[in-house]
Amino acid sequence: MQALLPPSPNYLTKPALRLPRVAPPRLAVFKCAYRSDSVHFPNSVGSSRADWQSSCAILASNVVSQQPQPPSDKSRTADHVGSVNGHKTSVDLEIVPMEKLSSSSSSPDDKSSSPPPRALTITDLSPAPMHGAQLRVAYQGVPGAYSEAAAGKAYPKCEAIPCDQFEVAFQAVELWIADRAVLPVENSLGGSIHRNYDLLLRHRLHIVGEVQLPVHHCLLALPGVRKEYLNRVISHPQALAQCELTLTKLGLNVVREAVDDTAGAAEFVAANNLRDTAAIASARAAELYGMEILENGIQDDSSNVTRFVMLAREPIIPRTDRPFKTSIVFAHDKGTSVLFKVLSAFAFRNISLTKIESRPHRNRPIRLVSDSNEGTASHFEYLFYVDFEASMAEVRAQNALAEVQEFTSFLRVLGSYPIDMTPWSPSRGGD
Ligand SMILES: O=C(O)C(=O)C[C@]1(C(=O)O)C=C[C@@H](O)C=C1
Repeated sequence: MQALLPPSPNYLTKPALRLPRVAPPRLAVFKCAYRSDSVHFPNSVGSSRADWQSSCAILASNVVSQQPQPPSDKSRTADHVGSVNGHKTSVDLEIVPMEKLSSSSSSPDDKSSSPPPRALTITDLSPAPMHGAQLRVAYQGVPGAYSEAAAGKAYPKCEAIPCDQFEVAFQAVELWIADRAVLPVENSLGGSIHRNYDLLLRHRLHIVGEVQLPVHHCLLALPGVRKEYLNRVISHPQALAQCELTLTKLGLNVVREAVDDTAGAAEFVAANNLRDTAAIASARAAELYGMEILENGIQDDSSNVTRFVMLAREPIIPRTDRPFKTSIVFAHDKGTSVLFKVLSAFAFRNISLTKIESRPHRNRPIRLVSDSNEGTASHFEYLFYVDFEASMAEVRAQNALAEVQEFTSFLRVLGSYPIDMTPWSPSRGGD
């Protein structure tokens, strides 16, 4: 679904931003991890960070040739046209100095009346990072977005840094502007956030943790607006999907439009004084942007949970003293035919899988199969993302991956990290 927004103020109609040629700093650890031509899979991972980095980050024997390359400037431009809160970004958006970002952006729990920080855009990625005591955590969206709440859950005292695109959050960490990124990967009602799966592969960050956040949606409108006045509801596509049945039950058979984040939708309605438009967003967004809550808890199921992953420049050392999960991505020259063999490596070791996702293999999306009698058929090629419940410090996980490696042409460990075990109850108001 594309954003179809109303007549825009001037700053929204300027040319879309081109991504600058920013090369992330080449860290020694990355070179070491990705250059290994053959894999020496250890029987056990040593306790040092170096051991872990070199043995776990990449397991493929032909990684260098198989790795999807960073896109050219041209393709990046097509792929990542910038937008702020669902609007196209303009090239001359003012650059916010980091000092300003640091002082105005606060912990997600801080509800003080100071204006919320503007979302970091791609043009903000050039300033040198400020190094403070607080952990700086990049998230996509503007203050009041669920991703900001997830950043606060993952790192309670962090400085949350809003970014206008997922891509910017990845780059913020790569360029040392942020220490971590917290990004949604799947929702219990809406399913996977595919963009982030693709970006996980394209970038070299490591998954170092996960948080599950109960998501409680509200229908927000300007003060005094009643449901009968509405002819449009805007929000993040995931939020629209999570509330579809409830909107219909409420008699809101009005146009739905997708924007970049939920809080950005609320901000947009408020900034443009749209009295015929409602936003689906959090109660905190209502508070921040002066909106009224017309309906509380409009998600189609009260157990509406989004899973976020935390990303860092370096992996954490996997442990066995608490439940860990490991995320991998792999591909095979023979496509889906080997999937059963690959997955049996986990089944035989009693390792549970918690998630399987497939995405188009963008470097080689189609395989032609020639047969002189039947003609030429084409198969789509996929990358498979699998999460399994074991730590890379466990021998059974190492053996499973050694076996997986035999069946795959490309294999990368995205991270081995503690499972979010925090108990949660169906969503409450005010989340
Ligand atoms: O728009 C937001 O508030 C977000 O944080 C993004 C996002 C998502 O991408 O799924 C996060 C949680 C909810 O599932 C809805 C939207």
